[in-house]
Amino acid sequence: MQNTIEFFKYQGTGNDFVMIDNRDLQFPKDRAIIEKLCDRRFGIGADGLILLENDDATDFKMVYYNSDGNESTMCGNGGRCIVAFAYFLDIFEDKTTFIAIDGLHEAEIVNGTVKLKMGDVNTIISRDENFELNTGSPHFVKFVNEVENYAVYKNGNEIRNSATYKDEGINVNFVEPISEDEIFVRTYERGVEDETFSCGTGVTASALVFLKGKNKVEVDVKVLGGNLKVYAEQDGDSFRNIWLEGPAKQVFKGKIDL
Ligand SMILES: N[C@@H](CCC[C@H](N)C(=O)O)C(=O)O
Repeated sequence: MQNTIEFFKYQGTGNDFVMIDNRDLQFPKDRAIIEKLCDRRFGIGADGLILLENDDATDFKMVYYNSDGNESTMCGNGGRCIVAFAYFLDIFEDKTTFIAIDGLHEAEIVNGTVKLKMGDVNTIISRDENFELNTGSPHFVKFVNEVENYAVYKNGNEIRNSATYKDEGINVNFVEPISEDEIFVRTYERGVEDETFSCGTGVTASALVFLKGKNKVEVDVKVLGGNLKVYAEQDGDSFRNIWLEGPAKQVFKGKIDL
């Protein structure tokens, strides 16, 4: 029997997601189906797929899959998009809390932009002149010159598939400070296995490395798909009260046969 589902498409600074209201738990969590829905030629096309489900203790639960069809760790832009989706579904009015794979998140919608509280970060590992940290997903951060012209796919793919990271995978961020208050970040994403237009946990990781040791609590972040802002308080290598802010929009909705 053919199974037709309703879906919504969201994007947050060009990081795009198929969004499904799965409060009735009817969506088949099958790797091949999810990969096909995310395929840009044979499906809807997206960097990932997100299910909104019920949760006993918070407003909703976020379940995130990369475009390769595998369930993955936290997605910052996806988190901002599911907040916009929950608002669209009338699940909350101005502030919300939800549960994701990395724990509890708070969020609010301010003048149309979504502010998402990320988990605390207590460790930044230095690897030669590069950095590794987990902002809900694992990230490698490398500062480069002329990031606009940088070979992100080639170098990101090489680092992600190096012996250290091959099995678990890692997201690779190339970062250039463009002023005292702004960085430009380009990211090669694990599970998409390509550069995306924006990666929220990657932007957060890059911002924390940039802010480390500076007497600053916020940084503007330029990505290929637009602009984000990260706020954080620091104490040595520990960061808390971390917020990721930026646009999250519904692009279209439709029905598709699985
Ligand atoms: N696009 C994301 C990150 C999604 C998870 C990542 N691909 C992984 O598997 O770690 C974001 O906005 O944070």
